[in-house]
Amino acid sequence: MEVVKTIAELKERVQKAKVAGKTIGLVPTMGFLHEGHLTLANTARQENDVVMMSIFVNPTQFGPNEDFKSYPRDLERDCKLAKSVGVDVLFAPTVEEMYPTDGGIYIRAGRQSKILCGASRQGHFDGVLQVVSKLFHLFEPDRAYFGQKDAQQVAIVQTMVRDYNFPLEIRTVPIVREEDGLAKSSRNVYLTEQERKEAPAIYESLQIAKEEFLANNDVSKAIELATKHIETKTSGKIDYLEFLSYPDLKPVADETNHFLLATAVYIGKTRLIDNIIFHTKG
Ligand SMILES: Nc1ncnc2c1ncn2[C@@H]1O[C@H](COP(=O)(O)OP(=O)(O)OP(=O)(O)O)[C@@H](O)[C@H]1O
Ligand SMILES: CC(C)(CO)[C@@H](O)C(=O)[O-]
Ligand code: BAL
Repeated sequence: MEVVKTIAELKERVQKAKVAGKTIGLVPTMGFLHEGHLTLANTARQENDVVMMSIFVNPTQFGPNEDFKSYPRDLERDCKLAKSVGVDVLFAPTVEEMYPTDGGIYIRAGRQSKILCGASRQGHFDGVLQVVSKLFHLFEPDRAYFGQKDAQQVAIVQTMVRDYNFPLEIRTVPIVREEDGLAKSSRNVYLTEQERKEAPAIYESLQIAKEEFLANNDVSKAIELATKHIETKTSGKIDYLEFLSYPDLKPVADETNHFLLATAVYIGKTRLIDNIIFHTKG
């Protein structure tokens, strides 16, 4: 595996792959790799000739009071893990390499970015689209891999790719969980022992809501039961807990048959997200 830190070095690797007629699978990450990321890389490995991963904690998607500075980082460990799953090229740029100037030109995410995580993380998805579009230009991938854990991110990136004709395919991978159901996340390291014990209640609450909804088709009741579960089982604070249509992220209507049930919960100071996506009739 080659580790490159500059755009010039990366472009060389990309050109080499293109000239050889090889397909490129891109796995964008913020590092501190876990099994979720490795599943993305494994899937990319199966579907492409060359697998490239980016590790970049992107400052433009963090709000002023968020955890950009404290976000966990361990490039040495990440390199070993990425190598172990067959990543060919790892791109780990500095902030200055990615954003040498503030050109004053930004991408603005649309309607899908105003709700769920976008409501409490103002400007977050603008920053995500800024870096993702840049990564797409740099890597020229045939396929790019995203986790369904960030379901809203997937929906918004898919909209950008479609509306702005990026010549690549977005591939998604289901949520990888701990044995007790907690979705794997780099931010799980922030949890205290007690908070870690409480955190599986997040996924349990989503399952309760899904079952209630499938049994009685009653969104309010489903949300009520899930909320109660989180409130009794954790000391956490719910940021949102919502049913929407997926991937368009609109309120559930009679004709909706593809659902996103998504939540963000503060367990102590740590904001964790999780979701379930499911189909009904049709
Ligand atoms: N548990 C998981 N299962 C599947 N994909 C995941 C999982 N966790 C993260 N991903 C995906 O990995 C990619 C990189 O995510 P990121 O580096 O932000 O990791 P993370 O663990 O989600 O971190 P965070 O603590 O910011 O939530 C994203 O496409 C994300 O959806
Ligand atoms: C896609 C991404 C790597 C962009 O910084 C990030 O939002 C993430 O890790 O999901
Ligand atoms: N996986 C989403 C990246 C973030 O929380 O900023």
